[in-house]
Amino acid sequence: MNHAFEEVFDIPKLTELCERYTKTNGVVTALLDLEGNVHVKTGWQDICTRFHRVNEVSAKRCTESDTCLAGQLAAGSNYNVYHCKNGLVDIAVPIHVDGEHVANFFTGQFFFEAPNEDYFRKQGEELGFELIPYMDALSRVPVFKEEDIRKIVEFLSGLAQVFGEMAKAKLDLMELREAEQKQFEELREAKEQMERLAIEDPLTGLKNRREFSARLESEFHRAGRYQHPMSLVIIDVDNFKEINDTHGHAAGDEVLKAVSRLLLGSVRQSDLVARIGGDEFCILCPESSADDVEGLMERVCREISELEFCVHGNAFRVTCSFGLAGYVGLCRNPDELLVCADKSLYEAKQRGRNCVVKYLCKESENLELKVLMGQGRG
Ligand SMILES: Nc1nc2c(ncn2[C@@H]2O[C@H](COP(=O)(O)OP(=O)(O)OP(=O)(O)O)[C@@H](O)[C@H]2O)c(=O)[nH]1
Repeated sequence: MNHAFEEVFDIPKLTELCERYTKTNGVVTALLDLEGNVHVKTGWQDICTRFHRVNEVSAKRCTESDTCLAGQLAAGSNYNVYHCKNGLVDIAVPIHVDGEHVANFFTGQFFFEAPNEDYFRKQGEELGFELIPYMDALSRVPVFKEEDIRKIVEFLSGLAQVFGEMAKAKLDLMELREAEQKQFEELREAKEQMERLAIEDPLTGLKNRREFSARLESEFHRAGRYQHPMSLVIIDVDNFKEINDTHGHAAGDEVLKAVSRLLLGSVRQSDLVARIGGDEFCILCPESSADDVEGLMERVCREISELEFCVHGNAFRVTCSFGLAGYVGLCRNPDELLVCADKSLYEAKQRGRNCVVKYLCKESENLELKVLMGQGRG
């Protein structure tokens, strides 16, 4: 069994059932797993609980008897009648769950005929028991006729079968629930992945163009409504085609991931970094004017140029061009702001790449471009 014994067997319910059985005929019961742990125990005789199972020597014999009794069941017997090493009779029947022998159901602690008192007196002396209470406990041990025991065994075998079937039903239910839970988890994970894929770029883990457009739209309107500043940066890897062609597509991917990490690690949590095209990224900075972010972008531009890549022993570096546009309320819609940032980016490329160009939307007709970091050739 792959489950804990108590999970599969309803111990409180079985105990209640066995207690009722013991009350009707005085027959004791015990349910033991194959490691010898007692899970149900009803009506046990004092001679066992107060004497034999307490004294070290006789307790050892009890364990040996339990093991021997169980051992024969493990070998395939339907039941086993055993004269225990402390002089009483025990009976055990196996419990199978789905064909697997998992436990034993015991009764016993009785005699088939009146006990030999001299034998028990001598045993009591040897073990150091107080003789009067020991012999008194012996006198309470029931004596059953073999014919009665046969009926008891039949009943117990039936009961053991019912226990096994109950456990199997519980096991099936648990397995069904586990399968359901697993399916539920898989569905939840698939749904989360779908939701992630809908808004994330799978290569870099950055937000994708769709998510970026939605956020730009809402931030644009918020900035307009409250007259707050907002900036947009478009970043494009310089000569990326050449990187792919020279070092391979996988190396190109590594460049994109490294640039993504650097961008993400450089901005505020409230900013949005997205991959909006093959080698094109966007950063949306709410509550920040272009003046606020230009210094940061210059630093990022430099840090990207300082990254070192190595493919098959060939080291190389990359640079990016940055087009920055600050929204001060003159753009009429998010697309106009994007166009402004794009124009800055174009200018950055024109000026030889690896630089940041800021676009100021002073008047929509009166454009002002400022080259912030001109390492380029233009
Ligand atoms: N490795 C890799 N390459 C990509 C991916 N998506 C697009 N590309 C490549 O990115 C390259 C982009 O190159 P271009 O748009 O021509 O521009 P560029 O070479 O960067 O030149 P400039 O922008 O002018 O500096 C193309 O060769 C695309 O095939 C991707 O996910 N992984």
